[in-house]
Amino acid sequence: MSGVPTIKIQARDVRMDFSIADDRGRKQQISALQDFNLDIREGEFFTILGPSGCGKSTFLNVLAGLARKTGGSIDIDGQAASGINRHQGVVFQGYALFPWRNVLQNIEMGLEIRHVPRRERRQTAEHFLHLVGLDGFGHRYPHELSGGMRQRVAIARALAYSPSLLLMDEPFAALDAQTREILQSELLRIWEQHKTTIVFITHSLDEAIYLSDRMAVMTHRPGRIKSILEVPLARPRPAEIRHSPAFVQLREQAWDILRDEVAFASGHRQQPLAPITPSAPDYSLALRGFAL
Ligand SMILES: Nc1ncnc2c1ncn2[C@@H]1O[C@H](COP(=O)(O)OP(=O)(O)OP(=O)(O)O)[C@@H](O)[C@H]1O
Repeated sequence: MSGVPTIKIQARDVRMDFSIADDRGRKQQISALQDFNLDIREGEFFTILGPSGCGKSTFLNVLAGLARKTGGSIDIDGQAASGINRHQGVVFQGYALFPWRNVLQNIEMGLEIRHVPRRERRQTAEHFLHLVGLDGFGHRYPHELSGGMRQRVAIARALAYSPSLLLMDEPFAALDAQTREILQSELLRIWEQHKTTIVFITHSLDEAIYLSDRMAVMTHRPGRIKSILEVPLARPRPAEIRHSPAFVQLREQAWDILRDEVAFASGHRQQPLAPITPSAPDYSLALRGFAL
């Protein structure tokens, strides 16, 4: 066979409208996604960037089967996606661990639902506990863990039942910078072993570049794909790659595509935007919450 990549996810003309009530209680339609077209390849690490409120989570929720789209089609592995798919794992920003279950029991959740026998469940959970660097913490409860540890558990839980597709919605957003970098490296290390297809949402250009094979930039709402950038950085990627000229150039390129969308979404369009200067990543005014 030639080197043509297999398409894992194909989204065509996806539309998502929401009905909301305005200040006076009158019904209004808002369009979150329109003309949304995207192909994601089997085994790739694919990141979606876009201004706040442009529809990133909406797309991920539709993909996860957690929300029903208004129009268009989404195929996963060549089949129309409908409802919650047992072959995919989802990791959200807020960890979503069960507080009454210890770490191992949390990781075993998906396997229990699949009726995997107890012994095998425990072995798999311990394997992933080890992979995310939490040996010895299996009998702790979520409230006894730091935010970074809880997020590791959430990742282990999602990976434990070998999803062929992992959907991650800003999974590291709530973490401090160091923990975030460590978990990014660990996620890459695990992904390089398992080669699950990952669709990852982030507000951080650096995170997107460091992790991805390709990254998509969305327009402001109603969101659609504005541009897709290849990230041709060699793997495995050491942490210092973030300072390489190729990395910095990619960041500038992505920011050039993103900045108008962020400015529009933030209502800052008429104001001058801060220039790209990698040594002084202080675009907070124009970015409104965008982390670089
Ligand atoms: N259940 C819902 N009901 C009504 N409106 C919704 C619903 N979910 C999302 N929206 C609206 O759809 C738009 C897209 O929201 P979404 O959460 O997908 O954006 P996002 O790009 O993920 O934003 P952020 O980066 O801030 O997380 C927003 O205007 C949001 O208010």
